[in-house]
Amino acid sequence: MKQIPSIERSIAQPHKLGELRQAQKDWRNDPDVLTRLTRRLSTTLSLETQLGIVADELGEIVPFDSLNYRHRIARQDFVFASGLGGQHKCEYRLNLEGVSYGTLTLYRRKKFSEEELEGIETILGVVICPMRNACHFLTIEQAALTDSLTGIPNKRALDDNLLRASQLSARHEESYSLILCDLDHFKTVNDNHGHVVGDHLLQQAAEGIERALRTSDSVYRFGGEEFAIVLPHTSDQDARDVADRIRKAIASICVDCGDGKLSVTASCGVATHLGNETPEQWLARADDALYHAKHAGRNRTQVFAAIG
Ligand SMILES: Nc1nc2c(ncn2[C@@H]2O[C@H](COP(=O)(O)OP(=O)(O)OP(=O)(O)O)[C@@H](O)[C@H]2O)c(=O)[nH]1
Repeated sequence: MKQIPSIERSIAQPHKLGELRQAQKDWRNDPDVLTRLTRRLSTTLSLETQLGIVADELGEIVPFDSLNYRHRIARQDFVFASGLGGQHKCEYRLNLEGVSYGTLTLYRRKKFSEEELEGIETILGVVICPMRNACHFLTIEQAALTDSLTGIPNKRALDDNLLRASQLSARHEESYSLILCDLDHFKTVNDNHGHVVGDHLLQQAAEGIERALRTSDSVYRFGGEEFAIVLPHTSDQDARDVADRIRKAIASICVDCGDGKLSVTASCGVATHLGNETPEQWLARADDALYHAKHAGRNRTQVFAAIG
């Protein structure tokens, strides 16, 4: 005969259920400050929102003029600031199990008392765990938008920015230009010198492009040996100049690969956003311009408007 396993149900503990009901009532009705704070923090994984909540709850207990938080997350500086001024400060390095989760500083015109400092430390002791989770979430979010080889934003990040740039360009009737930049004959680099040298060259190219841009411009790794650059407030002729500057920067890279020096050239396609064009249509025109640059012999820039 087949043995059917049975599940034994443990007997309900009436007094425990009563305690749970009471705890729920207390939790809902009149939570103490620490319960309310942890509850509010647990509703979000956004570090910015969490810091807003901390500023809000902390300010109720220990008034301050301004709060600053700074942390380096995934190669980027995360900065949060609330309020203004105050010459007295108290600064806390937030550490949990030997890992740093940033520095929080409070400023005030009036000196903080010992009792107030104790209160701030109690609050920070409670917020550190939710903040650690938010820091980890931000790290993961940024990793999903970053190319692991070059450290620059990836195709997913480009998709987000192209959509935003298309909308802004349409709304403000401003020129937004897109450059697609593709290294020439890159397969030969890999074939002749190996993937390690190829990877190094891609890293150098990403750095070279970044150096050739203004801070308002942004560069993305679009595919294998292809980069995309979004240029706000830039006409097609100005974008052509930027593309030529990028090509120059790439051509000046010189990699020592033991058996000689190696350098590469690049081809660029430029397209300036048109009226109600979708990001896909915009990208397709830049790709078309790049195709023409390759077809015309490589190591050159082609602007879409000039194709005819
Ligand atoms: N080392 C390295 N190579 C890559 C990476 N991604 C793509 N590639 C290589 O890039 C090369 C691209 O080759 P193709 O598409 O034929 O283009 P190409 O040789 O550059 O020729 P043109 O673009 O026509 O000038 C392939 O050999 C890919 O393997 C990468 O992350 N690292």
